[in-house]
Amino acid sequence: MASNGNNHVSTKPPPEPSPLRKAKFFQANMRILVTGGAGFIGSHLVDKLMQNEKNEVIVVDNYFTGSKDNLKQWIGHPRFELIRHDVTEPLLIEVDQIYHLACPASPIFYKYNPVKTIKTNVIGTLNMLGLAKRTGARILLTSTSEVYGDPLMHPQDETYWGNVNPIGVRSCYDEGKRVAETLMFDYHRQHGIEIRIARIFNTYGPRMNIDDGRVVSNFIAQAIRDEALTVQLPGTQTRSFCYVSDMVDGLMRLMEGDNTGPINIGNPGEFTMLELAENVKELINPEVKIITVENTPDDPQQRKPDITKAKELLGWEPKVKLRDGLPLMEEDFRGRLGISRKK
Ligand SMILES: NC(=O)c1ccc[n+]([C@@H]2O[C@H](COP(=O)([O-])OP(=O)(O)OC[C@H]3O[C@@H](n4cnc5c(N)ncnc54)[C@H](O)[C@@H]3O)[C@@H](O)[C@H]2O)c1
Ligand SMILES: O=C(O)[C@H]1O[C@H](OP(=O)(O)OP(=O)(O)OC[C@H]2O[C@@H](n3ccc(=O)[nH]c3=O)[C@H](O)[C@@H]2O)[C@H](O)[C@@H](O)[C@@H]1O
Repeated sequence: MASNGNNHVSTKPPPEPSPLRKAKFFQANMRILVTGGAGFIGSHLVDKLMQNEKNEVIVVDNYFTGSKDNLKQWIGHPRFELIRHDVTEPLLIEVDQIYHLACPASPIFYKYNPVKTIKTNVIGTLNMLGLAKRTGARILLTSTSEVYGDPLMHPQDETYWGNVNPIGVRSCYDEGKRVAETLMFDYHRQHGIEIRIARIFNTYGPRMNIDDGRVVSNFIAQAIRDEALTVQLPGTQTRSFCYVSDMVDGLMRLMEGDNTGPINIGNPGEFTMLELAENVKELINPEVKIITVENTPDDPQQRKPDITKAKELLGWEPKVKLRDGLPLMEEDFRGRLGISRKK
């Protein structure tokens, strides 16, 4: 008998293949793409999608306002993939569903490079619709209450066509999202693509960029840092704030349901910016000052979603009240800022 001169017989079992190798043979029920998944809402959506063991989740993001930090719990997971990619460039992958969120959302970021914001909304959405067409995937667009502009109808329901300045400093975002909605419906009518459109109203929660400039993140960071809360004039303008877990629930119901939308997803509790500041002061730092500062052009003066359609068609309504959501966000901001509550 041929021998290699080594008579030692190992009793050790052969090594287990690595989880990554196993993943090669894993048959997902659903491969889901989340564009903008490294951002605030996107990363919470990824957390929820990953809870289903039959889902494989792919995130593409260019990290303009998002961060790998938001996804750190999933990096290396066999059912998760993260790709640095700008949606203004075509993407060739195989997917079953697309949640298309990629777009800067805070006014300071979307105004920073308005041409890029339009390209992201128009060319980015075209590219994702092209991907949906080639793969037969269902695609959901996160549109915005800003398609109603400075609304003359209150509260806003989905039949309202809006009051948008087409040449103002916010137009890159507002008009960009309006064209994105148009593209979604044209692909639906012309190519039979399965589309879903969510019109999201102001959403807040943990993982917002600390200095992202939106009002809830500004006020919470200011209250924690003992800085005055900056209410932009007149202070009587209103917004309706939805906690991020409610938002993610609404988006997933819309994706799984039979309705194209557009459907408003937001919390109808309406607050003036002065009332929001007073709530933050009372809950987070009663010593802090509230000051008024200049506003920016075309700021919508009132906003409140009519969510009748979401209730009837999705069986959805928000659960978390503003006064319950703010402390959850405070905890996250304190952790990241390294400032604990005074005794
Ligand atoms: N948060 C809200 O109140 C709100 C309200 C209405 C609509 N929306 C919409 O929801 C989506 C997510 O908003 P968010 O609050 O999580 O914002 P966010 O800025 O935290 O997330 C956006 C993500 O998109 C990425 N991105 C931007 N441009 C990209 C590009 N060209 N290619 C690839 N990735 C790109 C960013 O890096 C970021 O990770 C956006 O489409 C926004 O318009 C948000
Ligand atoms: O919900 C939406 O559809 C849109 O809402 C926001 O846009 P906006 O409501 O202007 O968001 P903020 O920048 O948070 O401003 C809200 C209000 O707070 C005021 N504000 C903002 C910041 C601040 O420090 N103080 C302050 O009073 C603004 O003047 C404005 O009236 C989002 O940032 C958009 O991405 C989103 O699409």
